[in-house]
Amino acid sequence: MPREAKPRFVLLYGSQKGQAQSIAEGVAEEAEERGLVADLCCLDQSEKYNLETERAPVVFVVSTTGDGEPPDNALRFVKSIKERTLSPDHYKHLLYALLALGDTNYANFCNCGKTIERRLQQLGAKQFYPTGYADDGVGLELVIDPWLEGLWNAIKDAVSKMASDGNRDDAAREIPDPSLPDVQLNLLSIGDKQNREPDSEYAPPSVVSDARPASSAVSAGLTSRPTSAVSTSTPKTQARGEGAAHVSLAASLRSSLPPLSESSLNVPALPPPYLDVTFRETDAVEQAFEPSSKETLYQVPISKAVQLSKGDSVKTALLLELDISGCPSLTYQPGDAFDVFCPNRAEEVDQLLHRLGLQDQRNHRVQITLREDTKKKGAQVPPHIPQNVPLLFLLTWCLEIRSVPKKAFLRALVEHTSDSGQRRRLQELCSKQGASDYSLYVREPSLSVSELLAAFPSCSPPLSLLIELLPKLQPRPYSAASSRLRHPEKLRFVFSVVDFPACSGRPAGRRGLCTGWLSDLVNPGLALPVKAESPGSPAPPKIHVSLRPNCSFRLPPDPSVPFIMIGPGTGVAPFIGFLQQREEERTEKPEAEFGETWLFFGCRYRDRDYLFREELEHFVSSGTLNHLKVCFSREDRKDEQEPPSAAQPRYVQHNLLLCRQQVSDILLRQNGYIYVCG
Ligand SMILES: Cc1cc2nc3c(=O)[nH]c(=O)nc-3n(C[C@H](O)[C@H](O)[C@H](O)COP(=O)(O)O)c2cc1C
Repeated sequence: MPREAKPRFVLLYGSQKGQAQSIAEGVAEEAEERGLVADLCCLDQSEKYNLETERAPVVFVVSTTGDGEPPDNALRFVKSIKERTLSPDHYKHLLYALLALGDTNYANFCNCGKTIERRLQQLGAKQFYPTGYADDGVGLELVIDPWLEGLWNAIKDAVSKMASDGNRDDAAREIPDPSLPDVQLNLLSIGDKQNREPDSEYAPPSVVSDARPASSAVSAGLTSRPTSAVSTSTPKTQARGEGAAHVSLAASLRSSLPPLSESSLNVPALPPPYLDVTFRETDAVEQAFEPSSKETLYQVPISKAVQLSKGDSVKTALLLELDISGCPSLTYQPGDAFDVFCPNRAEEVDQLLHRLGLQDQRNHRVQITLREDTKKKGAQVPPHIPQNVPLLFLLTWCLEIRSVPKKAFLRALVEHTSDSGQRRRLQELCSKQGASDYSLYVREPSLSVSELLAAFPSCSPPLSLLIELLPKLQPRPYSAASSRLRHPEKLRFVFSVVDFPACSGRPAGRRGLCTGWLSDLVNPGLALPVKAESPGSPAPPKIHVSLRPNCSFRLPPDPSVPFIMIGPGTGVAPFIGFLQQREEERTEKPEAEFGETWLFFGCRYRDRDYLFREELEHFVSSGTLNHLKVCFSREDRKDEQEPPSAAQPRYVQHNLLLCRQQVSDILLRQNGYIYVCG
């Protein structure tokens, strides 16, 4: 290697919601400061990298989504390396390191990272640095920070080994290099542990490089590594001190029972604070602030709203129609989705302002800077937080205040809680020992940050902590339920209003953020259809949307190919778009050959939530839909004692079983398509 050439490595990411991407971008940036060159690409940009011939070390940063699946932009890569025809030495020349992001609250922890790693190894690639398995359930940084610390030397080592040593296999076998920092050995144990216990809740990484037994919770907590856990042992008397008011016979969000209430706790490391927030009063005339996005945003009026469900024993399903005539570039296809940008509820923002003691600063501009004394590595102001916007806007449009508090957040709240009983309970909820209480009282009921704060009145976190630890308020995606061929300049979608029932910590039930907001906007059944033009009538409500094209969910390009659609409940939405499109195409080209179409649809009751009944029956009578198989899961059946089966279909799978021969014929013999939504 010429002396002046900077060592180069390839940096590939697969990311669903942007965390893996922004971590990879951070790695690329820091690489430069470390005298390295990173070739950063998304796994989907296969034209930009070539692992078949790559002679530089490769670093992967990949998250997991769905039920253990790769992110959309890693799907093709994962499929390609799973190809059975690849020989066991296909990647013999490759040296790789991998950072897997996941969440132990999901069953298949870091499954995408593990799948990639397994296949790379089966194909002969060698690891040059131990894999990090970062857990979003407790705070990704607990693993990422130490992982990054050791990465740079490992890359430099790998580069020089590859350059100087023709025999890369031997070089790879020598690692991990014992001269590398201690942290790498610790990371090995994190990986090993996670591999063995994918479902385990946060456990402080056991230390293999020192003599302490890994099973000892207390000793593991006393290591000096940045990821170490703090062991807090609260004597019974203290637990029952100021917190006694909360102790009841039943456990709840606010109180626990023995053995948890009496046990020593392993709690995650305190996330280091890294932001300073200041306020600036402003007399300037307020400009209107609007949500922002990397994608093109459209502000569109709601032109129609229809309640599709009837009666109150089912979820309320609504159809909304957007007038997109003012947005010529919003050219969606059936199968595409789009994002709806919704604000946090005004009452909840207000409550939070009061809780933070900031009601008088609601219109002040917020300025955010990095703390000079922060111990957080690579700290940066979160990219989703705009500078210099009014506090009210920040809490309304930028932070997910309904998000389920992560364990790292609970841990941080402990430091801002004055009542010792409440402190203890927060420690329990984020501890390894309190994992099942966390699931029961926080994660499963989807408790929100505001609800948590209401349950712990002595907790007063600073605004900076919320900005550091709460995620970005995400837009909500919905599938288009229309075709532009049928409804030019309109975009329809369907949703059920989500309900979160009352629970410990939530005295009254509440509705989903976006579905509740949309349903309030249209006041279903009353203001429908909304007409802007009629004099005196109020202007129709407008919402912000952006398009989410879904190229892998489109009608077959060859219309003669048969296809099967499976869409229970509101999962039927994209198929209404498919069928509208197909019907228009049949009218346009009556002589063309069109393949058979099947729809497996399911709802609870024929008379209450058989969504799109008339439209579906119309598609059948027009010949657009050849087979409509609907089942009703809550209707009385002939013989209630009999378990549901193909003979007595209750769910879509029972009808699929009944039609198994035709279904397999379409898929296997006729190369048909199958679509599932919902
Ligand atoms: C809808 C959804 C599904 C997820 N499924 C899994 C999963 O099955 N296994 C896992 O370990 N993590 C899962 N996660 C957690 C993510 O992998 C984790 O939050 C990661 O940091 C997200 O990174 P990204 O923004 O780059 O996609 C899921 C997250 C979401 C939002």
